[in-house]
Amino acid sequence: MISVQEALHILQQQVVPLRRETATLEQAYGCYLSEDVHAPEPAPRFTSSAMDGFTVRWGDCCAATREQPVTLRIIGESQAGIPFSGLVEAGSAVRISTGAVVPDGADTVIRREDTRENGERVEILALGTIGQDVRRQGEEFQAGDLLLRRGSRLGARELALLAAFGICGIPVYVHPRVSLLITGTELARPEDVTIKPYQIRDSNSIMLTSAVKDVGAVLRSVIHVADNLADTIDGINQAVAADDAVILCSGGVSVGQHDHVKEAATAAGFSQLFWKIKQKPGKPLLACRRGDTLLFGLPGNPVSAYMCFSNYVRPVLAALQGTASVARSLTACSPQRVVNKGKRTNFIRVTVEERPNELAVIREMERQGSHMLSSIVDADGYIVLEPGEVLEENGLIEVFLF
Ligand SMILES: Nc1nc2c(c(=O)[nH]1)N[C@H]1C(S)=C(S)[C@@H](COP(=O)(O)OP(=O)(O)OC[C@H]3O[C@@H](n4cnc5c(N)ncnc54)[C@H](O)[C@@H]3O)O[C@H]1N2
Ligand code: MOO
Repeated sequence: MISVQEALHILQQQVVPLRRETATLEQAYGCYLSEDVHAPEPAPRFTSSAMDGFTVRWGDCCAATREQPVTLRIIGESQAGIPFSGLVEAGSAVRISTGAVVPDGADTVIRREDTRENGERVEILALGTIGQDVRRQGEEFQAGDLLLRRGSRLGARELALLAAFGICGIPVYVHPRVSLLITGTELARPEDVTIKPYQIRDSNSIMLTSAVKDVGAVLRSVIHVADNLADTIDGINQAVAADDAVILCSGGVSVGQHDHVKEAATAAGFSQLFWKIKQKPGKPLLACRRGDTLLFGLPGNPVSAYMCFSNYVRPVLAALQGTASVARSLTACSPQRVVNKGKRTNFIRVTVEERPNELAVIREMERQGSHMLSSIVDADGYIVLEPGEVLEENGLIEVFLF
């Protein structure tokens, strides 16, 4: 049995070439950038007004007050999408709307509220500084400036920035493809109303399907097999043939006579990276590699499967998309003393109460059984305690959030 650190180290050493592609704006949602992206043009694209009102030459009306307004001649309009083509000469003003081009000659915008219109003339009632309410070309970005770094996750805000620059062919890492192999003769589908008293419902399929999607990977197929060596080998071979980046097996990875995943992986040409980690839950986790495909044998117990996914598979799926991690951790305080009395590193599920301007508070879940889904559903994350380690009352510890 190896330690948690050794297992993580072995996985970090797995250099698998990252696949890249060019995505459209719609396809790129949730992807990670595979290159830095620079501004192809300045932003704003042109000098425009930030307000509805009039654009003027500051020198004409800098002395204007409500008591002694300055009157200017209205010579036209600059509308968003319909610019004014003339020149703003001394003594004149152009009506302007928010986002419209500031015409040549003008340098300042006066809000409509600070003017009084009178036919073809406008009285300027107040004026602040030169250049007020003008959005200058290139004030946010110059052509060539860095917009987004490689590894940035593309969500609503980032995609808006790319769209604003007309960047529609986006260099991204390909979402890794994953297939699931669910083993277990005792399993019934959740919707099966004829479930026998000695069967259990397959909850790992939907749990792992959803967890894979959460990380931004693509689930390609789910295969169900009974605890049978030939079918397990066949299931693994099907996933290999489809060139999936990761194969996740559920169950059949311990030492029972009906546990076939380890032998099946070897028969399908995989080499073992490790099997069995000194941890609770998830002791019998198996990791193998064949070419650029990684195979994980997750323990069948639902909590063990989920904890192994969170701690080992999720970082791998993140790394395959060019990002370090997709999980969040924080430092929290425990009002209770927590002890690991066992002989294995313990992933203790906890609730986390986050408080404004104070440290978060954790509480150990009472139920920690690896068959008890409530231990992950009602918890917010987990802490890691080594054998014999004590977290003292009011002690601080890092919590890994689900
Ligand atoms: N003699 C030993 N027995 C066991 C050991 C050991 O060291 N020596 N390790 C135990 C530990 S720890 C774990 S964890 C389990 C892992 O066993 P397997 O990976 O072989 O999983 P199964 O035996 O197939 O199933 C275990 C458990 O989980 C239920 N299960 C399986 N698949 C699903 C599913 N898709 N959805 C919901 N529940 C599932 C299954 O019915 C069993 O109850 O081994 C211990 N044994
Ligand atoms: O390690 Mo197993 O995951 O305790 O139940």
